[in-house]
Amino acid sequence: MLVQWRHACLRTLAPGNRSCFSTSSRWRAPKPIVMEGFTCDLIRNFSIIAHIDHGKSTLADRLLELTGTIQKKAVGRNEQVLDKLKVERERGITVKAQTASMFYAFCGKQHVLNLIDTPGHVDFSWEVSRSLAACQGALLLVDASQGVQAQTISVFHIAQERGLKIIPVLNKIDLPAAQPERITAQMQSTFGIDPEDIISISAKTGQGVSQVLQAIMDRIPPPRGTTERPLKAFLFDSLYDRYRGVISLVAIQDGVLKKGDRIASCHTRKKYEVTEVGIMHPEEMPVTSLFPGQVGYIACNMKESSEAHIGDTLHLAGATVDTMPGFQPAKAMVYAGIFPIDSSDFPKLEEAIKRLALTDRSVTVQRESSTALGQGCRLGFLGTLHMDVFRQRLEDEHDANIIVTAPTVPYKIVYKDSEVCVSNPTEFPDAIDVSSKVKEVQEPVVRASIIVPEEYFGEMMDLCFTHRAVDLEHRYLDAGTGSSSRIMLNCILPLSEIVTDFFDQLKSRSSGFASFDYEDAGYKTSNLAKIVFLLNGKPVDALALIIHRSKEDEIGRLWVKKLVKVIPRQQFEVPIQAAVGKKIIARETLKAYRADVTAGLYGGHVERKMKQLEIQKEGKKRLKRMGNVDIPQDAFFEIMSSKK
Ligand SMILES: Nc1nc2c(ncn2[C@@H]2O[C@H](COP(=O)(O)OP(=O)(O)OP(=O)(O)O)[C@@H](O)[C@H]2O)c(=O)[nH]1
Repeated sequence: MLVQWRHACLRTLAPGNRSCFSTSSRWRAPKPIVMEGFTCDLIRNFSIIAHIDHGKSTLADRLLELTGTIQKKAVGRNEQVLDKLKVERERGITVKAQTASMFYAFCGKQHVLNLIDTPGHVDFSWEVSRSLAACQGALLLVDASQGVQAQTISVFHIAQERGLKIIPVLNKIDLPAAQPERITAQMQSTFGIDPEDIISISAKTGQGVSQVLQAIMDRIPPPRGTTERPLKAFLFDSLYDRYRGVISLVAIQDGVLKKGDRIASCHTRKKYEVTEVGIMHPEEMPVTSLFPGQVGYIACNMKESSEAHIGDTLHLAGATVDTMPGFQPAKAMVYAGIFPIDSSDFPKLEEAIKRLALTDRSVTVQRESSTALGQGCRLGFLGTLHMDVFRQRLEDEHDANIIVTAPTVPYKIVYKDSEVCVSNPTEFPDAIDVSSKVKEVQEPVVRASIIVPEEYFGEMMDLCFTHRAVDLEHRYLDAGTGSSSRIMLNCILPLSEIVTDFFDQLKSRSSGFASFDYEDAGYKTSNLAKIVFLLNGKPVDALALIIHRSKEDEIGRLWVKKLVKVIPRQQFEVPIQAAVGKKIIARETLKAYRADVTAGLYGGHVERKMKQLEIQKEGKKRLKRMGNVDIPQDAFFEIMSSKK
């Protein structure tokens, strides 16, 4: 904390705010910034939206530098200031939206610009939509060499639906492969954007970025709000601090919010005392109060992150205000069990999962126990990248040694007069027939869009068909612009098909040129079955899978092959089988290892030799009888982590 403040204090502050360092350079607590003078007309709240890797975080850095919020980086340093997590820096992706307030002198007046950097990957679109709720404008960034991609389209629509002023920006014009005219035409034909409105920049070199600042000031409307009305603050994100509890990010609609205020939540009706108010500059920086149109953070002794309900309206305790429209809660698309490699580590693991879930509000957590893997948790994620990022964060930030089970999507089992949602294969009926009283089984489907150069169209169609796509349609994106065209392919895909290898195949079969986006499209009746894997005749619960019946043989064979490779040989032969209901659909045999129990016995001691063999046989029998196949926990780790 101290380091952060020190760091923040070195930066240019608002007028009237003195540095917190005296000439003797002894550190003093920073003097809170006074935000009172920043009336709505001096504020701009905006976000940067784009397809993954089109340069959002890089542009955010340039804007922070240009406004003097951070020092200019040494050439060649590529680390992005707002990508704070280790996983973000290693993978070069943004997974968590970040807020940064900048002070900027424009037309002789000091302004405050609140920037919200959003993630680009489809798994994190929930972060994007809630970030946009605190903005009046958005910079729509398009890579000048890659052009409009699948997420460019989805984020454009989210921003448009929210009525935001969109500033189109063509980035990476420094690249030799940049085709500014062609991509401009694409933006015009796809979004109806006037080419005159597009600003061409290189976020990397800084070329054109000052025009972006100018456009933010000129084109984005200031927020509207007044101090005349009672306090109304919109809660759009939350963080967790182990000392101060939940930190909520808020956009002030009306009224004033200051330290010591008693506030209440419209959602939970709970009351709190505000212990700290500040802005992200981009680190936390205390302020005296927050005024209408401003964006900042508050600490108010919230202990549980569930108390900070995203989309909530906060108001002064005792006052009545209208609730602002909130958000749809994040919907888990993919579930997986997480177990410790060493079962005695479960309490530590559970604690780590809970802590991490406090900083990632879109994860759902439930306890789960498995006969094979012991005690663990079943977690719900927004997609497989989200799941992988969470796993990496558990390992990086909490030193966890874990096994993650195969991902599964939430299926619906429809009975005569009820419906059950199943997110764990063990809960899926063994057989779907009259005896099980199941009327039908439904699986979640998504509306998918793929954008790909024309020459890969055939490959993409094939990919979609092999993944059970229906309702395929396509259209040309750059019709009439000459050169090679790009096609947008839309279809309905079962969600379970895209949580396996779909994305890898999409990339490899299009040489990396295809981009992909999807949105929830409800449920569809499907012909599904549960595959159970039996070791020595005993089912192993952690390995159960739900699959489409057209794939049961293929998957059954694939997994038994995988299992026979990783399970260590036992003293006896172990049949490894895949079964659907009572039917065995695949089998491999794990050969016994023959321990030479008679080694060291020399000729003549036949009786002793026979006795040893008898004992060994008895041992084999006992193990067999108990169905006790020894599988070390790390064999599960190998099974789960091997893709094929
Ligand atoms: N040549 C060139 N490279 C750029 C430019 N802007 C960004 N890049 C590079 O493009 C890559 C992706 O940039 P980011 O800023 O991380 O992209 P992003 O949109 O924030 O990515 P996500 O947060 O993962 O969606 C990085 O390697 C940047 O250095 C540019 O103007 N020119």
